[in-house]
Amino acid sequence: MAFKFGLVAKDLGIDLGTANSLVYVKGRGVVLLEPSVVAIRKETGQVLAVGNEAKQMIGRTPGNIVAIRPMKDGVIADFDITYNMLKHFINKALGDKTYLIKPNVVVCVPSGATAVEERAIRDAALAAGAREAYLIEEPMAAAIGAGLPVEEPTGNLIVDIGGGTTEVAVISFGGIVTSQSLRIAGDEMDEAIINHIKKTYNLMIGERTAEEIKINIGSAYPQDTVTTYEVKGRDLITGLPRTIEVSSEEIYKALKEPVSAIVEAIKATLEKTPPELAADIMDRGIMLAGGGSLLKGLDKLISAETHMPVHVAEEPMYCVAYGTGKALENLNVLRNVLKTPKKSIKEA
Ligand SMILES: Nc1ncnc2c1ncn2[C@@H]1O[C@H](COP(=O)(O)OP(=O)(O)OP(=O)(O)O)[C@@H](O)[C@H]1O
Repeated sequence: MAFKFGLVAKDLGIDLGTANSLVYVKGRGVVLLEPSVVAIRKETGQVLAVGNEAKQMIGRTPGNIVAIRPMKDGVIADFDITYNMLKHFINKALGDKTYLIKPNVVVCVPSGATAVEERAIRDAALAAGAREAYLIEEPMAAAIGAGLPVEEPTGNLIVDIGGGTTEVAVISFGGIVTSQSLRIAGDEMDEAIINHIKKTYNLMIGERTAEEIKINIGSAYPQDTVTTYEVKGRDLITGLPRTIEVSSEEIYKALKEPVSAIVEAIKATLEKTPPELAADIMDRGIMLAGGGSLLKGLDKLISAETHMPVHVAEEPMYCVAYGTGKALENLNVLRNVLKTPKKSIKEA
């Protein structure tokens, strides 16, 4: 018989992302990486699937079932669905047991989140079973996860490019000195590809296809060799399925707008950086994290535009989760990098 009860639950670090959620279990590392998607029955609101299973349903569901991404632009767009998703991930990470002592949870929030958005995330974590929910700003978690010495009095520039948000932050001495949170990241790149294909070929493609094109042949810097990719979609005039071939060159051009917005945000942050810290960054370079930093040639472009060395973190999609994990493992040491938990909506 399965052992259904436990005494003390292991503490958790959660990267609740727009595109993906990751859960870090204290002492074990990242145990879960699943898309932040929930499938629900429209009429009743009943949750049918969460994560991988729900992502398979995007664009393929009958009218009465909708696949929702409850985190939009990095913040909670739908509280109840986010709560359900968090609960599912927490239970899955802890092995579906009931615990007498619940886990402490560190959840990341975008640096641009409002107090209301922060409370919503904290409340969702508490409602989903956390004993205490600590918040950590996403760029701080990404910097810790990428191995930057955030506690030292030296300038570090981290750029975390996720699905919904790009976070650019200068960190020194355990605090964020200046930062910018841009609601342009991987999703906007996918959208730019959808629009390009619609305009050029009168062909409608879905989000998943656009993401596949981006990952396979997308780039932020002109590539030496041109590659092509076969794309299936729906012809907007005949309404029938049609296959076309797109080239890496045209996708590079289609991605220029969102990519430029990210580069401009980095430049604007550098302009606001105090000179001593800017000099440190000049020496150490800019660190890129988040799945969006895997776009081919992005590091090269940022380096060319800022005249600074640029490094991509080792496992960019895991950085925030590793950072929340390290904060958990060293709660006492890293307490000053955590945000003071604000009162929940119910307590306020
Ligand atoms: N090889 C790749 N090339 C380009 N983009 C990629 C690649 N791999 C993943 N991505 C993109 O990275 C994004 C997801 O990154 P990540 O998981 O870090 O985001 P998130 O944490 O869920 O989002 P956010 O930080 O906005 O909440 C998606 O837009 C995905 O398409």
